[in-house]
Amino acid sequence: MWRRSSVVHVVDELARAQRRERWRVEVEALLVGLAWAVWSVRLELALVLVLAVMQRLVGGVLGWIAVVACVAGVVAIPRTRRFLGHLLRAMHVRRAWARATIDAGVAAGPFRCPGVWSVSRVPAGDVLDVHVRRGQSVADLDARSEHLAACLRAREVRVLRDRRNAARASVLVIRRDPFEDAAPVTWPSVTTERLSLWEPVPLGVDEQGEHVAVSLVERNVLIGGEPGAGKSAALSVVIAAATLDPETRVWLLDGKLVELAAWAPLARKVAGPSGDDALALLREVRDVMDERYRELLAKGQRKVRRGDGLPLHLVVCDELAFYLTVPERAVQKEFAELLRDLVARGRAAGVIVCAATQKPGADVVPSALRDLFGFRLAMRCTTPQASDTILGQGWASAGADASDIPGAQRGVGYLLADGDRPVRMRGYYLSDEDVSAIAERASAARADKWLAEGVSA
Ligand SMILES: Nc1ncnc2c1ncn2[C@@H]1O[C@H](COP(=O)(O)OP(=O)(O)OP(=O)(O)O)[C@@H](O)[C@H]1O
Repeated sequence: MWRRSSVVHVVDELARAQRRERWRVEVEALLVGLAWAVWSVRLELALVLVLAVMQRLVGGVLGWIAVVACVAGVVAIPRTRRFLGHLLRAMHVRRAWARATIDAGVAAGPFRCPGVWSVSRVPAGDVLDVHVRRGQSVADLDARSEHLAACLRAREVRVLRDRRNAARASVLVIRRDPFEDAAPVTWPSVTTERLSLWEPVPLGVDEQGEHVAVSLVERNVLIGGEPGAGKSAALSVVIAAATLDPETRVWLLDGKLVELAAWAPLARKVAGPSGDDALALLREVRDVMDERYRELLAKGQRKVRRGDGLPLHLVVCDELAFYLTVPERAVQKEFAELLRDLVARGRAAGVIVCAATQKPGADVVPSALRDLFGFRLAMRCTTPQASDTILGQGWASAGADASDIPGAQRGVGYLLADGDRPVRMRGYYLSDEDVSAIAERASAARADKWLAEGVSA
């Protein structure tokens, strides 16, 4: 039988042990916090230390003069000022990131935050090269991106996993919309004499200020968006690249008659707002494609290759909806079949289809047809469903929603290339004068080529 005094003694001992443990945990947390605070200002401390050592070495008033001269020198020289400014800003972003990952529940505490290996400034905000720690995943980061954005006081945080390393991600902290009130960006090849459609075609700039270029060979492009979103302007850039390649044959279907009129003299054939003309054009391209397959068979090739003398064919359709909603059902049906055939079979034969629609609905672009387009550009749409009709089911809810694009931002859209995450970009713009100048140069290049072939024949 235990006496009362011994029970009280055991209880006191237990309470003391608990207090000691609590103390230990609190002191440990305090020390870790202090170490972390010092570590997070290591650059600033190092700079102060260097200046302090300099003052001590030189000594006295002269030492202080040396410190002031050193600081003034760094500030006065633009290169060093920029360099130091970048380092200090990067440290500030790192600190904010570390705090945000703890507060958002991604990291369990200091020294457990996903590491930031580099910080670069881009027009939209900052890009962080992040490496997650053991036990963490990039998917966790992505799942907490809303919380991270709130902690960082940013508009949005986008996490893009490195394809080759599951522990690494590129994190875009969006602080401003780089396309807001931005002037049109001229196509970089506007003054180029000649291009090759085998090379990637620059389409626009993304939020990080990087050029977005697409390699059109063996790809098809689908563009959707509400009227005035910038579809014809985007098509113009693609046509400009094709016409500047004298080897490429261009076929135009212009449901609005005037949109592509400037390019008409360079086209192999043009169909205006007439279902029958459109069918005749598509039938001709299909015959070219079938003939091309026979040529490839004879050569023992499975697809066209650069340098084998087989020209590429670019078929551009501005306003799919026009041809797919003509009153004659038979024309609608045949148009849909021919287009589907070209999109499905044309790639290996060097036939590239580039189609735009202002009515991104399942009746115009059924998902079976949409999925055949390697590149899909959703410009401003009226609903998230319309955006998904172009990009694919689920992208709007995953953040790539073209109905979020402000109405004033013409030429902005989400580009989905080869199944990656859609990239928000702004298309290059060609003014009417640019289009006329390019068309003139392209005509001259084609005439030169034609003459050269005539002379050598
Ligand atoms: N990339 C761009 N940069 C700047 N402005 C642009 C851009 N694209 C389009 N715009 C502006 O938006 C206007 C409408 O563009 P565009 O005609 O290409 O739209 P659309 O989607 O083809 O319209 P619709 O379906 O009615 O033909 C252009 O006249 C131009 O002023």
